[in-house]
Formats: sequence, C-alpha cells, structure tokens
Amino acid sequence: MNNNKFHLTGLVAAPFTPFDANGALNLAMIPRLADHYVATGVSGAFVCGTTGEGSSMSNEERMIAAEAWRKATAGKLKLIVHVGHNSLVDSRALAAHAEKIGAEAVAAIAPCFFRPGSVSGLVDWCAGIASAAPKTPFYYYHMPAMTGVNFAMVDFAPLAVKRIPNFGGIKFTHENIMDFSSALAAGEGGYDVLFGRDEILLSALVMGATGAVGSTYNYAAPIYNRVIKAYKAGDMAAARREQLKSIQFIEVFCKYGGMSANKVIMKLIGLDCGPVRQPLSQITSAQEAAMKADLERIGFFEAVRAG
Ligand SMILES: CC(=O)N[C@H](C=O)[C@@H](O)[C@H](O)[C@H](O)CO
Ligand SMILES: CC(=O)C(=O)O
Repeated sequence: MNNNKFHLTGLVAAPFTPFDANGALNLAMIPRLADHYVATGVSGAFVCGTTGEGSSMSNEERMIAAEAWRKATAGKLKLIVHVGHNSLVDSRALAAHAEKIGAEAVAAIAPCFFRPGSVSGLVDWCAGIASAAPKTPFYYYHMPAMTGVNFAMVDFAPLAVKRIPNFGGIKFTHENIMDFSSALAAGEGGYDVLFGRDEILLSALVMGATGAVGSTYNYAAPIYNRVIKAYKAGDMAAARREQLKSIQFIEVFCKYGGMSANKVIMKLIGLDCGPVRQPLSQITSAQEAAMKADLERIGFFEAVRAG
C-alpha cells in the first residue's frame, strides 16, 4: 500500500460545467453550485470530468474553470480536478496547473483513441500524468463503458502503488462490484476506491465503500445521505427505499436523453447550468416538460430537498 495520508470520503459531486446560452463558460454560477453542495451535505467537487464535459472544453477553459472552482470551494469542499486527455502533454499541463492552484487531488481517465494495450501500459500512462503534479494525490478514473479500457482494478492498483508515489486511488465507475470489492480489500485502506455508479451506491457500501463520486450528487445528495445514514444504522429497509428513489429518477432522465437531460435537472431545481456542448444535443422543451412531470409524479423534488 502507498503511504497516502489523503482520503476522499462521503459524497463528491461531479459538477455540470455551467455554460451561457452561447455555450461560453458561465463562471458566475460556480460559487452558487459550491454553496448548494455545502448546504446539501456534499464533501467535494470532481470538476471537468464526464459530467463536467471536460473533454468538450479547451485546456485553457479547463484551467479557467478549475481556478474558479478552487476559489469557490477553498476551505469548504475538497477539489479534485479531472485532467484526463488523449494527449499526455495536455494532461500533464492540466495536472501541473491543478497542483499550482492547490487542488486536493487530480484524476485522469484512460486515453480512449489510442488505448494502452496492458495494465502496465495504463499504469505508465498514469505515472506520466501523476509526475506532473508530484505533491498532489492522483486518482485513476476507471470508466470502461466510455473508454473501452477495461483492465481489472485489482491488477492495476498494486502496480500503481509501486510506480506512482502520489497514487491516491481509483474512481471506479463500473457495475463490476466484484472488481470494486477486490481492489478495495487489496488496498487495506492504503488508497481510496471511490464508487461511481450512484444507482447502486448501497451495494458498494455493503462492500466497504467510504467515498463516492457522482453526477446525481449535484442535486440528490439528501437522498444518498439518507441511504448512508440508514445503512450505518443497520436499517436496510430504509436504505433500500432511498436507493430505489435514486434508481427511479435516474431511469427518468435516462429516458429523456441521458446526460443532456441530467443537466436540465439543475435548471428544474433553480441552478440552471445552461446547455450541453456538442457533440451532446440539448433536449427539447417538450422533453423537459415531460421529464419535470415524471419527476413530480415520483416525488423527486420533495425527496431532494435538503434537511
Ligand atoms: C458516466 C457517468 O456520468 N457516470 C457518473 C460517474 O462516474 C455517474 O454518477 C452516473 O452519472 C450516475 O451513476 C447515473 O447513471
Ligand atoms: C460522475 C463523474 O465522476 C464524472 O462525471 O466525471
């Protein structure tokens, strides 16, 4: 295990990057989002990741956004900057910048155009990024469904501990609870394995998860904090009840357009983050109205109210 003393725990939101009607960065929204996270029991922000559409932003925009997030979260929330890129040069520049602005951690997804051909090759890629921010814990963002890079994390982790002095852990966005559990157990607490499938958070809690990163923690953290509280109290019926609410509303936004619809939920709760960027497409106003009606029917807005 590495000697990493830094740990990410609780619910870390993966913010939607706010854009204005013209698709430009809307930095004024960022402090409002950060305050909402604090008010709803979120412990950190994982910025410019999948939900943050980091791959649809320029390096310059990602650095500007990261600086705005650092200003808005300092002293309140842990900041994890996603620095993944298909270019190692660009990823290293983003990692060095994240360290310069004092991010608590950096993370990077696997390159998904030219892909690493082995676990060792993936570890070497991650080591190349992590060494650009040597004082900052590095997390590998495992999301095979989007990257097509699907090595077992139980094989990746020990190699990463050996070759990456600032290895902080893995952000595990996959339904493979077996690999999640094995990687977590193998680390014996020396590194984090953060869970990334919000709709099955309870299954990960049962296997020892202590931290999670997700898009729906942007607006539904109260639901998940009730899952965690009930689980810790041994009230599995209540924990399952709350987790089923998450499954229900995720099914709703997936029906209306997946991430594009997910981003519109922020508008429905009064924190409009604007449009998605191409190649994602905006949902129609009819889809938005139908989604709102579905969410009302399942009691979503009451369930996500803080307190
Ligand atoms: C692909 C993607 O966005 N994964 C997110 C985190 O990694 C999750 O938080 C999902 O958005 C969430 O589990 C809903 O499916
Ligand atoms: C959920 C998450 O980790 C992301 O959108 O990057």
